[in-house]
Amino acid sequence: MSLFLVNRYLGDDEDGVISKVSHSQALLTKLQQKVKQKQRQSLAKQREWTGEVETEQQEVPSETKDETRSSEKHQQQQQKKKRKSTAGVLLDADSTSSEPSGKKKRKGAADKKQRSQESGQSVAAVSPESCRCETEQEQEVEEPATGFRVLGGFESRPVHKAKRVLPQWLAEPDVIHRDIKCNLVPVSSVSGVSAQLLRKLEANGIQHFFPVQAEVIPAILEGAQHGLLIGRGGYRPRDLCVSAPTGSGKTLAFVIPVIQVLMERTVCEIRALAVLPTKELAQQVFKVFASYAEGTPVKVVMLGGQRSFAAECASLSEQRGSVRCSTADIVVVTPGRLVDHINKNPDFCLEHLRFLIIDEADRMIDSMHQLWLSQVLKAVYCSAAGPEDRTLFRRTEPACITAASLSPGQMPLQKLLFSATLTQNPEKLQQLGLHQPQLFSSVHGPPSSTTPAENTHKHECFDFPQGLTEFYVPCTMNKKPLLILHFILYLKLRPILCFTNSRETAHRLYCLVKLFGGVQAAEFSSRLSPGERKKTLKDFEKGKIQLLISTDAAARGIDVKDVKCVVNYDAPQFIRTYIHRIGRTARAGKPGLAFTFLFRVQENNFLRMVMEAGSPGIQKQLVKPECLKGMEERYEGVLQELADVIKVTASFYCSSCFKLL
Ligand SMILES: Nc1ncnc2c1ncn2[C@@H]1O[C@H](COP(=O)(O)OP(=O)(O)OP(=O)(O)O)[C@@H](O)[C@H]1O
Repeated sequence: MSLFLVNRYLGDDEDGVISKVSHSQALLTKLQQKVKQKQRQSLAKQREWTGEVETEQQEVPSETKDETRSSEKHQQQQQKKKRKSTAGVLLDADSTSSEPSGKKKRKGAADKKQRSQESGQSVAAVSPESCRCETEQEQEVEEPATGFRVLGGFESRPVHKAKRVLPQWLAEPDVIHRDIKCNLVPVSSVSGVSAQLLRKLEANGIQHFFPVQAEVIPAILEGAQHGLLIGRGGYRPRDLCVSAPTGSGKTLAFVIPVIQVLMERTVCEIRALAVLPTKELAQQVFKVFASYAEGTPVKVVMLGGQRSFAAECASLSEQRGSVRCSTADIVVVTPGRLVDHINKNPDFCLEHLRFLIIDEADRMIDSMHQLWLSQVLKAVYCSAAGPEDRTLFRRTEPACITAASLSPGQMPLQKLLFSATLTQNPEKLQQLGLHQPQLFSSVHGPPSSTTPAENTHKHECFDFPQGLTEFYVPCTMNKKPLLILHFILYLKLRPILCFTNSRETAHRLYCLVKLFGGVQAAEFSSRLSPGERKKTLKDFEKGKIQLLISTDAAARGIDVKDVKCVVNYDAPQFIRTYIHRIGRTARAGKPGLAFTFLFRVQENNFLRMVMEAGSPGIQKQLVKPECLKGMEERYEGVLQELADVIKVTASFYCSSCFKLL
């Protein structure tokens, strides 16, 4: 019994009366006639060009002409007949096919070629010239009405959008409560934290852990339950990724458990490496580590380029007799300086590294082109001399877990990632080579997901701080400086952290505000030396500066207490930038205000970007022109002064330019 019915093409005459042999003969004759006819046509054309056309035409026997004409007629009649008889089938074929006519023609040509091959006609017998003619003719000829459905699915079909399917660990994170104030956990109720650290916490005014700390501290401590050398049950602990809002206390979430684990070590070696994208951030994290390590055996060293390379080397190790010993348990470092020490400092040993902390992880992934991570891993596993190396503390790069790979047990390297805007792009995260990662996140997948691992959201969502209220202020170019002055002088919103998109704008705005007077202002950008930046931040924190005009240099991670208001003087282009900028206020569960100045043309795109990222809502804040009237005269005067004050390039700093601030 045949499973499939295969319709074969039997020529245009499908009467069923003609036997197979006679049918193919008839077909062959017909095709031969066609070829001859085309040869003649092309010859005639050639002669036409050379002026011989008339003579040649006379040479063509009338019999052949008649034959050709009658064969053409016959063909046309057959096609008409066919079309009528198979109208039903054709109707069906046409209705299902949405191909453009060009495609149809090509398909017809392909059918024809196939037919000629089937009939045994030698293609080589046809001259290239006639081939060309045939192709041209074929393109014009309509598809023969065969009623055959061409298999192969060449019809254009609507392409369905691919759904984003996240790996299980990303789609189903361990949930961190969003609301800090309602989910405080007493520090004493988190097991594993020593009495010494608890006292330190309380001395620093911390009686309760924030939700992210209450979740992550026990998870890190659990991974080191059996000491530094081996994970739970002999397995490597899972790498942890933490995605929690700005100001939610992520720093303490890794500082406390890492110090707790290292307090129990006997030999001082570099066991924890905290990598941060900027010097300022590294300095900030170093301070927190140092304050909690004080009074414990744990030693913390900062490598940020503030000191000379030699001084940094000296802080990492010391000579005791004939041996050089490490004087650092925890190293806080920027990627550039880290690579310098790996390559140029022979005493910088990472063979005992237990924790690799990557803060601002999404930004650090972007800096992966610097290859700092691969250099760290190389330095960590450099002691393994190969498979024959059977030393007790041999470290081998992790691969598949087998009985052999677990014996002998070896000190695991655990990666801890932290960010307020952690990417959910598995491709990016893959660059980090995470081991059975576990995600702690306050951002949950939408309930519409059909399967647990399926997340149909087009855009990445982030969590915004609870106490934050967002506003946008419609404005025009030349009213922007007046608006910021209005905010600080009349609305008394102080201190303000104001962000611009370039250091030039930051500098010009700073000069203008300074000339206007009445406000303690400062700028913060790469125009300043690291020392000047450090001092500026300190002054801002102490309240000596009411308006800090900054580039995105201060957008990430910087923790300045009691910043009441953030102003995006220039609207940020990317949602991540926006989230980090506005996250400089409303920290640690406190309230805060964020204003974004928007031109008319920016409004739609910006508001869409913010809402798609999961903002709870952004309100419109109008400032009436009358409110700015009182400052306008002085402002015009200041613009004139400004051109004289800044003597750089006249074109750059001309007063008209300041109108475009
Ligand atoms: N348990 C706590 N109780 C009171 N204050 C806390 C607690 N934990 C952290 N803080 C304070 O909250 C502020 C923000 O903490 P931290 O800088 O760690 O936030 P973050 O989540 O790292 O923010 P970002 O994503 O912006 O870097 C800090 O000033 C810190 O001292």
